[in-house]
Amino acid sequence: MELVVKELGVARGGVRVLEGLSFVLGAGQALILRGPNGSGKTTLLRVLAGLQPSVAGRISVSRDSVAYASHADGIKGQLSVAENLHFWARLHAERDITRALEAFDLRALQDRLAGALSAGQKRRLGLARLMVTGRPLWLLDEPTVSLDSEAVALFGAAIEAHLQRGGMAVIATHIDLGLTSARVLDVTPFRARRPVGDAFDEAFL
Ligand SMILES: Nc1ncnc2c1ncn2[C@@H]1O[C@H](COP(=O)(O)OP(=O)(O)OP(=O)(O)O)[C@@H](O)[C@H]1O
Repeated sequence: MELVVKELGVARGGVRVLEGLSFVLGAGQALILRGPNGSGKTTLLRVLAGLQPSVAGRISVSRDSVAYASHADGIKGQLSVAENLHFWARLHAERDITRALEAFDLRALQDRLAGALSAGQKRRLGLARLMVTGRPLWLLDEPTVSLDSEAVALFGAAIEAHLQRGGMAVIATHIDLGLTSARVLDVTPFRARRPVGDAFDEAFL
């Protein structure tokens, strides 16, 4: 599988943010998105995830190849850690949650209610969810928020393992995840020069 992005234009709130953005990502590859605050990294990820339409260009992957982790962890506080993972696993026709529990050091917490986890533990659970989706393309928006350095290392290893299995990842992050083979794409040069839009994306904010 390959992610091909061609001459992509994206907008937020009716304002064009990025334009003319192209890249190709192959199986086993990761792309780190960089750029200052407000430069459009989140908007780009939302468009790649199919959460809002693009305003120009094309994207080769379908929505069901994508697992998206946004700023919100999306966990269910009334369910235990293991129940949360089982829920997502079942949703994606996967069965095994052991690998995800181990990868994010959640074994000792598996019976704890997710609502009673610390911010960093919640984040670890939110990221462990990616592993039980079975989806090849991980889209990650500032995934390391609240994580301590040990958890960042676990997360880096989980991404490496995903790439080894032929997966792909596009990650907006300001910190070094230690992914030696990852390419970096600075979105700054793709800032839209014509910031007028048609408010088409407003329904998707
Ligand atoms: N809900 C919204 N409604 C309207 N405009 C928005 C909304 N969210 C973001 N924007 C604007 O869209 C532009 C791109 O924002 P985006 O969140 O994609 O940037 P970013 O590179 O991810 O920033 P950061 O590094 O701060 O997370 C910014 O000018 C921002 O102010």
